[in-house]
Amino acid sequence: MEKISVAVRFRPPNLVAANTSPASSGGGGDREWRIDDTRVSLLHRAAGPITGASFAFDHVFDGAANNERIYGTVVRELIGAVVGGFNGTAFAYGQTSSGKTFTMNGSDADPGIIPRAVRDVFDTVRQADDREFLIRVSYMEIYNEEINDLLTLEGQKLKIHESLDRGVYVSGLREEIVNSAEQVFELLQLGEANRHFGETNMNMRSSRSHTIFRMVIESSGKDQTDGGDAIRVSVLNLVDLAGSERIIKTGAEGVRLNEGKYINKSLMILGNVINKLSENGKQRGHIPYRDSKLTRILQPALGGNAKTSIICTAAPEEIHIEETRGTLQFASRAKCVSNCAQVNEILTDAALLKRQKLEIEELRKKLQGSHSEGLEQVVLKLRNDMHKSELERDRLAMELEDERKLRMTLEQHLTEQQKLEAISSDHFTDSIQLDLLKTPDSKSVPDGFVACRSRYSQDVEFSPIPENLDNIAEEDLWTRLNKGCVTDLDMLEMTPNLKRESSFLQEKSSAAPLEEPTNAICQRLAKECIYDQQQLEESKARCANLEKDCDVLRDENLSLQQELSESKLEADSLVAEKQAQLDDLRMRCVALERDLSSSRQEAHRLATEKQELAGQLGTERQKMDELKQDIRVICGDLLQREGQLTSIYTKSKAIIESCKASQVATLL
Ligand SMILES: Nc1ncnc2c1ncn2[C@@H]1O[C@H](COP(=O)(O)OP(=O)(O)OP(=O)(O)O)[C@@H](O)[C@H]1O
Repeated sequence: MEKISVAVRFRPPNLVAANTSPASSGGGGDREWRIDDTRVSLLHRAAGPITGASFAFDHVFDGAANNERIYGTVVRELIGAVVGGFNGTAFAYGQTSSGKTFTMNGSDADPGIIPRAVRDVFDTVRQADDREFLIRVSYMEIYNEEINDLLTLEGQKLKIHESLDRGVYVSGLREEIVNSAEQVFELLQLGEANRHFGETNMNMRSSRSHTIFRMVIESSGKDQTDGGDAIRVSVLNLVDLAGSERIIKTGAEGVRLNEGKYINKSLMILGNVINKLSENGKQRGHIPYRDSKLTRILQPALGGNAKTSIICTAAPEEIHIEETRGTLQFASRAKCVSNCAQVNEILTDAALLKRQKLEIEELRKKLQGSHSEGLEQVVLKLRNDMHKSELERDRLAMELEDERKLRMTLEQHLTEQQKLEAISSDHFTDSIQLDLLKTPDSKSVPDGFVACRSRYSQDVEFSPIPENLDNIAEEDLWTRLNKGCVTDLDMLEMTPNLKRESSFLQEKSSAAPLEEPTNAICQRLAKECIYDQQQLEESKARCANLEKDCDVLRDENLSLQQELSESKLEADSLVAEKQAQLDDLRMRCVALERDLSSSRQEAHRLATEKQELAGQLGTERQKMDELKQDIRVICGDLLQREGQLTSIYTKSKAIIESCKASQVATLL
């Protein structure tokens, strides 16, 4: 998308006042326009800038700017693009007598946009020596909402049509093929003579119609081998609009008044189209191109496939401030309009075939290369993620299982302790009863000890576990011990260090529980019981957390699996789609190749036929030459015979004459 380029040009002041009636003269008022490079603002001479009357554009020119500068800044680039295959339009818009025709046509001393553009087109074409060009021109006007051909007097009231391949076009419009700028200038002169001008109070030579000068530029590459057999067709429109006018100022009546009404109406529709196009896309709605012939013909230039430059002309005099403000508002809205220009190419069969082959190649590469690799990578990554989460799930499940076991052990332990508490509260003093305090393991082995108690006991002598056990036993075993499992000491005795410690501890602890008073045992057991309960709660909480983690992981796993199958489906459908495209292109390619080979065969057959005919022609020519020779010989014979006959006739005549004479003599 590309914004329309908008420039504003102020003509020098008081030009018209000097030429025409006093109605249009400015006079020294108290307001004036201040012109900078890209901004124009209305000032109160005494009070400074007037709010809401400042406008910014791509370019702003004051009365000192000549046509050369306007063309160089606003249009030259556009011409380059048009020769390169883009559509282009430049038009002048503004109130009557503000300098539109002067800007587009110019004068002998300072030619305007049209003659400069024509020269530039031919210069640029000459420089592009790798292409061949065909240029056609036409010149039309829209007068009182009717289209006239300015290059011929017959082409009046032409109609607008629309077709798929030509778009919007004026049927019956004369198009001249041209080879030089001079040829175009002659046609322009003819067109100017046919154009409608009229005198008003504002302008001695006021355009009473909108004129559209059009150049159609076709080009093709000279080197046809490198896919260059595409033909570019671009259209350049150079438009000089009629100016909006206030009847009170122009003093128009009769024919002029009628013309003025048509001019104002079509300019209003142009304004509506620009307004609509300048609105935000969603609110825009219907664009009323069809409301006037001007907007219909200029449709591609207004929000369509063209590069467009608008030169808004304005009068600097204070008397025209309202009209100038209107022009600047139109220009501001036009600045918001975007076009979408692209090179216009028509493909020949061979170019189409070549392009399609390239497209097939690209598609094939995409399929085999980056795209499928990318998809495979995504699938691989998803698989990896899934595998990781499965491992994590297994690990958590194992942890959960451990926790469950631990909880069960703790619960069992707690039950035992509660039982012990109950017994101690009944003040068991009997040493046999006291045996109940021991674990089944310790019971089976008299004077054995309960390793699990050691961690909770304040008394280090009760601990059967050495502090540096982690370097002689497994981590898992250490954990189990510390969490209060009843330890099988035979296991600990598997390592030499431990063996030594355990024998030491055995000595110590074998007597200790028996020496402890029952109350102390009860207190200690109560404490242990509380601690165990806490442990149990913590373990439950951990268990719940692990279960939650497990659920989350399961969900994650599920969603990953879903994602995986979705992306597989997507990849499959993409591959199928690309395959279908590829098949389609292949079929088209085959059909085109078939067409090409049959046209080649046809061309070959025609060439052979031509050769045969040429042979026959040669034989016929030879026969003809021989016949001519015969005729020449016969003619010579005939001439000879004619001479002989003539001499015989003369001789006979002489003989007859002499006979007649001798007869006469005889008779006498
Ligand atoms: N920049 C300029 N420099 C010198 N003369 C100018 C300039 N602009 C306009 N003029 C002169 O002002 C007069 C009116 O200009 P022109 O005919 O171009 O106006 P217009 O906008 O085409 O008017 P209309 O809409 O009535 O056809 C002409 O005599 C023209 O030569």
